Amino acid sequence: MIEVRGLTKRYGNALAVDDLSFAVEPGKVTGFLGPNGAGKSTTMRLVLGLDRPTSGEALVDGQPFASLRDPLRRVGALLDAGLVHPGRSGRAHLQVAARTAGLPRRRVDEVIDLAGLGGAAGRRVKGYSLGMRQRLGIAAALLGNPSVLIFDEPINGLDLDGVRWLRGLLRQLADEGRTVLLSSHLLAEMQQTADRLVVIGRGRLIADATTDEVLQGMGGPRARLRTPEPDRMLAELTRRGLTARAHGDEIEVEGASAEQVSVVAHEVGVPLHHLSDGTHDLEQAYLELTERHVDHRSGPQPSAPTTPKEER
Ligand SMILES: Nc1ncnc2c1ncn2[C@@H]1O[C@H](COP(=O)(O)OP(=O)(O)OP(=O)(O)O)[C@@H](O)[C@H]1O
Repeated sequence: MIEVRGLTKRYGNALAVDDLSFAVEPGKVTGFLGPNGAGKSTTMRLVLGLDRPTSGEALVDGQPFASLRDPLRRVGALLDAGLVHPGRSGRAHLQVAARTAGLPRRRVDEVIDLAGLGGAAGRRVKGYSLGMRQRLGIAAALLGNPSVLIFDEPINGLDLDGVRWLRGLLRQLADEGRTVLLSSHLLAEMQQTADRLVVIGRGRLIADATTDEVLQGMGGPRARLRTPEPDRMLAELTRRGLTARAHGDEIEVEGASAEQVSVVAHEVGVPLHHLSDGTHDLEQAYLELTERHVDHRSGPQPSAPTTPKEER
């Protein structure tokens, strides 16, 4: 369990984290979202005792990180996958980390397997792709078999296989009852991976709810349908005050559920070939949530979800 209470961090005149309070519960994957400069990394560093708060507190299992006994067995973190001695092999890096933390040697091979490093574990880290470095960082975070895991942008640099693997690993860690917090700007990925979302902007809390609640909170129900009489259906929906648009051979309806749309179709005798409840695009929800909380916006925002970079 991670608890952040009234957490504030000031760097000179800049307020990086501003009276932030939220809790990250065990057994769930919690996504930590926010625009660039929102304060996500600073918050994670404060939770990990790598920086001191100006005021407020960040607790892990009820204690500040600095007071934890055996912290590496309690908390595992991936902050910057670049911070590894380039001349060492992945295995050697993990062996040094295990020895320093007083962890058994066999644990190194276990986390190499868990992180899917395989044969790459014997190669020097300087030859690793960003995706392999991320896997190594995740392996290191898992070394102490901790109950709390904190990953800063773990998806960066992973190829599609890597993203799928990470999604499965995060789910497994949460299902084992661990507390899992990950930051990412890959919103479409969060939509699939996170059970809950903590969204911040300019250091302040914007949303703290289940992923479904964040999505549903943006504009109410939606439905999608296909019909051989699209013009008539569009007219009927619009006449009832609903926003309905054609996308190819599909019609998207805002403000009504699939059930409500089926009643309309039945009333006017329009046949439906497909009808489902629509989901909100997290990208859109996120942009709307954070719109008022961004310091700088550079040019038009992309409307398509960001896709992960290919592993080099
Ligand atoms: N050591 C520091 N000294 C001064 N300012 C800092 C320091 N660390 C962070 N900041 C500032 O605090 C704010 C929050 O930064 P932070 O890196 O926590 O945001 P973030 O949400 O992780 O952003 P990103 O997604 O870009 O990594 C930014 O304005 C940043 O410039």
